[in-house]
Amino acid sequence: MAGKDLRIGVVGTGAIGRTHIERINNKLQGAKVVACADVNVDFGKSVAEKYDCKFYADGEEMIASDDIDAVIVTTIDPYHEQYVMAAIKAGKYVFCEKPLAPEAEACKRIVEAEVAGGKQLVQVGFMRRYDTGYRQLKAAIENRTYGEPLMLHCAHRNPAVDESYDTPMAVENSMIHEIDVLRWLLNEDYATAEVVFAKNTRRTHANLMDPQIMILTTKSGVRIDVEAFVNTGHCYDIKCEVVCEDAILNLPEPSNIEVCANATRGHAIHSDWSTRFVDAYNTEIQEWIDATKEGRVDGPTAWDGYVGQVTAKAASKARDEKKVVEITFDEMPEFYKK
Ligand SMILES: NC(=O)C1=CN([C@@H]2O[C@H](COP(=O)(O)OP(=O)(O)OC[C@H]3O[C@@H](n4cnc5c(N)ncnc54)[C@H](O)[C@@H]3O)[C@@H](O)[C@H]2O)C=CC1
Ligand SMILES: O=C1[C@H](O)[C@H](O)[C@@H](O)[C@H](O)[C@H]1O
Repeated sequence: MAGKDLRIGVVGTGAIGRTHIERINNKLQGAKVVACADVNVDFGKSVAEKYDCKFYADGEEMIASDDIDAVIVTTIDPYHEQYVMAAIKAGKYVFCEKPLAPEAEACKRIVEAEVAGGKQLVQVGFMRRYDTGYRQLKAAIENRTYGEPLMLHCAHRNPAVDESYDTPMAVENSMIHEIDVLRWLLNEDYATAEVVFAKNTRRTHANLMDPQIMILTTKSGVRIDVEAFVNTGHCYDIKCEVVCEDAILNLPEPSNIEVCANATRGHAIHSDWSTRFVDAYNTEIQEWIDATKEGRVDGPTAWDGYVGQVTAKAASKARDEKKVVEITFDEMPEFYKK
């Protein structure tokens, strides 16, 4: 497959599905989205027409087609398992947006199916690992340049979420990013989880406590707090401060010009994930295309997706039972050991 374009089928032509189709067909190298599928047939057909690809109302039919080499799953969370399993059954590489599945048990079923098939095929869309700022933090921590990491103070802020976004999603859909990237940064697993609430913002709705604070500890004792505030009303703001023995390390802010006008001085900040991490998404998908064409999975695996969701479930249990919860999961299968 090295010289030919990777023929990709995308299931889910919503917000991020369209950004991935756009970047693959108009920016990145070595692949083309040749088909897409969505249960919203009319809208899906309009996306297929815009990007000159074939439309399927049935995503599994598309995945099984001989015209597709690899799959991208960008449906809403509850349907990830269905399409990832279909790709594994078809023996095709599959990039599944985070989370791998909302339930840890579903993630485990995917892991078991992949191991049974004997070949790693699944990558999960934890794109912060591809952000240059997080990669700088990882290098500084890995080298112990500034001593041992002791504490992390993080924030995950959205401008707004819709009524379908409920209290568990703050952990299981949003802070799953921190759960994965901080485990990757520190290169160790978690030991305990806790979730507490702040004073509710007036901007939230009946089914969402907002803000929330998730507190994790790692097996070596690093203590992490992550604020999720998903109705800030204006900004998409991601913070990560690493307190080391000899220095404080901060995730760099994306650079924008400083504007001095109307007796004020300042610079624009992001209001959406698609712009804040655009370079990370491009790097993530390009590296996935390149690795897939060479028959490898280099990025976050189904096992990373499983560990992330077990941790998220423990945090949700801690929130609901108002206590600190121990985090336990199975031993990593040899299949996933690099
Ligand atoms: N990596 C990241 O930073 C981000 C990841 N995501 C993830 O991407 C996924 C999609 O999120 P959005 O694009 O924001 O959602 P969205 O709601 O904009 O799009 C989801 C699409 O899936 C379609 N769909 C729903 N059920 C389906 C089914 N059974 N079969 C086929 N299509 C189906 C819907 O019709 C819709 O077009 C989610 O899992 C989300 O967690 C979303 C935003 C950012
Ligand atoms: O993955 C994403 C986005 O990247 C945002 O950071 C989250 O807040 C959102 O809930 C989720 O879909």
